[in-house]
Amino acid sequence: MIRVENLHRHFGGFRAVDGASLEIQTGSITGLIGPNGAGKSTLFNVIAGVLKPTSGRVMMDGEEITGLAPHELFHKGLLRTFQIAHEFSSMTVRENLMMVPARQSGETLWNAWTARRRIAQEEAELLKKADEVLDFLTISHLRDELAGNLSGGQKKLLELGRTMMVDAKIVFLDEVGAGVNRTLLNTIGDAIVRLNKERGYTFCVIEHDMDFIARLCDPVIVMAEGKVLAQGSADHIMENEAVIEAYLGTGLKNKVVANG
Ligand SMILES: Nc1ncnc2c1ncn2[C@@H]1O[C@H](COP(=O)(O)OP(=O)(O)OP(=O)(O)O)[C@@H](O)[C@H]1O
Repeated sequence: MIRVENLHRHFGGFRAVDGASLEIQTGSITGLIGPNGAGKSTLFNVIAGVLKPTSGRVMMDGEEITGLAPHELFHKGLLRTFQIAHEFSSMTVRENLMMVPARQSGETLWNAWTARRRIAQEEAELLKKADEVLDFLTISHLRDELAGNLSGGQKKLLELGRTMMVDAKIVFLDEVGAGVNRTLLNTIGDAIVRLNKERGYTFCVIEHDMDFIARLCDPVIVMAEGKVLAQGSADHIMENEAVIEAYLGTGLKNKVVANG
């Protein structure tokens, strides 16, 4: 479980995160929504060690992780996808997956001289794992494609695949749906649900597409002006007056009206 306690992140005098407290339960797919500028990405960045908090604490399974560097969190199984999202565009999809695991024996010259057999074995295992991941994500046909040629949605799937190469425990996904067509978004949604159910991944997902959030996430946490405004099921959230007020003039309000 991730517990965020009274977190602040200020930029000069501006309070982007202004006393946010929330919990992300192990095994959940938690949605994080809120109007533009609510502080969602800043909160993610603080949890994931990309930004230091001004004050407050972040706990992971009872252990304080406030201010740990991204690579330290990575080794604890906490990933924010963009930490590993920047694909190597001139490498193939499969090679991109094989780049992820840390501390391969082949990394040092000494090992290269003394442990060729071990390196070959590790590479064979990595290759097998990469192919399993591609199969799981239903993108085996893209194995030999250069990552730079993938569509935005396919790159998002590759991001998810890279989390699978390191057996992440909790993954923070920032706007997975941005610029992704509906069919591919459904594929991404299916992959998230299967990773959650079959592999025990916990997810925290920022997304503006309410259909996507409603289909995947429970609970949904709403942020506004740097604070947590409400929390509950997607249906519950969409009926909440304070939430509708915060979203006035935006897509969620239109959706609420359309549903109502
Ligand atoms: N490095 C920065 N310096 C100054 N202000 C910043 C910085 N990063 C974010 N902000 C401000 O903090 C506020 C919260 O930004 P943040 O990106 O966290 O919001 P968000 O909820 O993720 O928004 P969106 O949904 O539009 O991505 C915004 O007003 C933004 O302009």
